[in-house]
Amino acid sequence: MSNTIKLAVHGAAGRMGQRVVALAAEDGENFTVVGAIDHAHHPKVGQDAGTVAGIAPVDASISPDWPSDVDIVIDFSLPEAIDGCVAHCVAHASPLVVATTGLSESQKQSLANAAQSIPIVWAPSMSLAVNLSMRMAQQITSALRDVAGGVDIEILERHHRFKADAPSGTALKFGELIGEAMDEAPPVMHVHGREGHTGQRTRNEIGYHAIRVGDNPGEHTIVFGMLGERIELNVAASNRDCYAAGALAAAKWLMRGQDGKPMPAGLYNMFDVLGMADAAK
Ligand SMILES: NC(=O)C1=CN([C@@H]2O[C@H](COP(=O)(O)OP(=O)(O)OC[C@H]3O[C@@H](n4cnc5c(N)ncnc54)[C@H](OP(=O)(O)O)[C@@H]3O)[C@@H](O)[C@H]2O)C=CC1
Ligand SMILES: O=C(O)C1=N[C@H](C(=O)O)C[C@H](O)C1
Repeated sequence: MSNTIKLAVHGAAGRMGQRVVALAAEDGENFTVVGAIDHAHHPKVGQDAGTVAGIAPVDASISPDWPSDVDIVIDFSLPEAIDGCVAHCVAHASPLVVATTGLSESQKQSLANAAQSIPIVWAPSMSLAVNLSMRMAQQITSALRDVAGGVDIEILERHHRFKADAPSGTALKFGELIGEAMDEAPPVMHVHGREGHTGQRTRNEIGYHAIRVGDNPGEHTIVFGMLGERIELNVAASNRDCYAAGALAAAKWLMRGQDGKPMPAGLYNMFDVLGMADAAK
């Protein structure tokens, strides 16, 4: 316990919060779960977070109250819950990992403001495979920029039926990065689904399609369609542990950096955590 990172999980009773609690407890060398925050009316309030996550008790109950002695916070909650979490972290100088998607523009600005005083990792996907695929998508886009006949890029995302936001934060990030690599004039248009008499597809659009099916923990397919052939870049989670493990890696990185020293205040992403910030685009 003495050398472990004291972790509070925000949204601890949710699908992702439970997996973060479970993986943190398994990795007892690095983490101790000291806080498991959820809203006051959650039916699991008062129950041990480990029990809720399907593992042995971790000696931290699901609670709306923040414990006093916390090293770092990992958030997997909802956009409506994030403001309170960020305010708490700023007030208590706690480093923060934000994984919640569907944030408004003003919430993104609040994160940037908060990052002036605390270190924050914020990313729509904590998965190694997804972040690597984002870099690959940028490279493919650049390589095909001048292909004869042009290339049409569409982003398909599939998630479980319970997901509250669409398209996924990850799909939007893929689109943002691909848009930068397209470097189009006129500027890239982001087209969400198609219906009716849409007319021919233009060269400077990126299409997004959100599929909601069963218990899919997250899958993204980037289609690069040319005249005569196509590339499909597919990245799919088998379960939620890729995201939970990524969030814990981000927390460890904020606390210990590359050289054992805590990271200074700033807004970081998973490319920073994974050492891919300068990867060729
Ligand atoms: N960046 C990444 O790698 C990933 C990001 N995500 C994102 O993480 C978020 C959570 O996903 P998921 O775990 O599936 O969702 P869940 O709905 O299962 O979990 C969210 C939890 O937060 C709780 N909550 C609601 N309001 C508050 C509040 N005011 N304070 C504290 N907790 C609150 C919810 O309670 P209740 O159920 O009662 O609403 C629930 O327990 C989503 O935005 C999702 O898109 C998901 C996976 C990976
Ligand atoms: O809600 C989810 O489940 C997921 N949300 C994230 C997103 O919106 O990109 C990441 C992952 O795909 C799972």
